[in-house]
Amino acid sequence: MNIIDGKKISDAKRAEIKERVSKITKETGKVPGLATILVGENPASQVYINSKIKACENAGIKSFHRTLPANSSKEEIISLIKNLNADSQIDGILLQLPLPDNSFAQDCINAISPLKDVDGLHPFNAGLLNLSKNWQELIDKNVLLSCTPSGVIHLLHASKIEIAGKTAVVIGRSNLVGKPLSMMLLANDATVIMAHSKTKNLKEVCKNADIVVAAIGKAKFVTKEFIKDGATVIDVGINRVDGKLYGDVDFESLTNANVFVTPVPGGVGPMTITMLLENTLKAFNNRK
Ligand SMILES: NC(=O)C1=CN([C@@H]2O[C@H](COP(=O)(O)OP(=O)(O)OC[C@H]3O[C@@H](n4cnc5c(N)ncnc54)[C@H](OP(=O)(O)O)[C@@H]3O)[C@@H](O)[C@H]2O)C=CC1
Ligand SMILES: Nc1nc(=O)c2c([nH]1)NC[C@@H]1CN(c3ccc(C(=O)N[C@@H](CCC(=O)O)C(=O)O)cc3)C=[N+]21
Repeated sequence: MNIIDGKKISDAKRAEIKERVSKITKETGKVPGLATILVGENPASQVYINSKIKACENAGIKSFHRTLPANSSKEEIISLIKNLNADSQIDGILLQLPLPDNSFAQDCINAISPLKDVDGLHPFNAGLLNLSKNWQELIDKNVLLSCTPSGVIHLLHASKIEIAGKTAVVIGRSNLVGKPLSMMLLANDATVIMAHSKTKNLKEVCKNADIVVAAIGKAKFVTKEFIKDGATVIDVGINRVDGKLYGDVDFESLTNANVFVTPVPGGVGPMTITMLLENTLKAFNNRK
């Protein structure tokens, strides 16, 4: 097993971002700003938000944290978002998901200015991803891309894993991870299969793939039997069982296999936060 060290790759990227922020601040006197919104008191969300705020501070990005009570209405959340849209100090807005009432999450996201949508979840940015012809175009146009999927692409590029012409199976089709990641792999010229809970013969489907991404939310779901010799396995899953963190991949089962694999923790998670910093810089530059 070859481990893809997400922490190391992420640290290198954060150092580069920090340099760019410092240069911007020196040249313009301005500091890129990220607003985070937490509705309610979900303990996992609080942990993620704190990591994001800390990463911002380390990179020289100013963070503005806003909290709302768990019973906030859609209108109250949107009203806060509109204030942040109008605040010139704020380049990016991140609404932590899931909301206590997640049924109006997309309506709230739609209220975020597409120029400040550092999660890449606004229909405008999701649309630009869908309309893209290739990856380079997305980079050249500074499109705000969903952080976890773009973090996965960064891990593959940094590890020199070939994507073009390869078969990639993405398990999971959420708007946050599976769907945008499938589009990004497609933009990188992979042959993409989007798998989900209704997929038949999932094991066999995965067994043919050069790249398997697990974004399901079920601890140790993907075992050695899903993976062909020489394949790359990307584990997006974050599952807390009895206080311990597990991915969607049964990491131990792959110990003696000829594969590349991302660990949990220390794989995709740190990259997600790094891409949020990257998007905040992109948003700053796009708004100039
Ligand atoms: N590392 C990171 O930075 C991040 C990690 N995560 C983690 O990634 C995981 C996925 O997150 P997210 O996409 O938001 O989750 P969702 O719950 O929104 O989506 C899960 C997807 O998995 C599919 N699925 C569920 N059960 C099966 C099954 N038995 N076989 C095949 N497919 C199945 C579902 O299919 P269907 O659509 O048919 O219901 C759905 O598309 C979670 O563990 C989450 O915590 C999420 C975001 C960031
Ligand atoms: N609007 C929105 N955007 C998100 O990007 C978003 C979200 N909502 N809701 C929840 C998911 C989850 N998520 C993670 C971020 C970092 C780690 C991370 O840093 N994980 C560490 C471990 C952290 C720990 O120990 O708990 C690691 O994998 O090494 C994990 C998961 C972002 N999400």
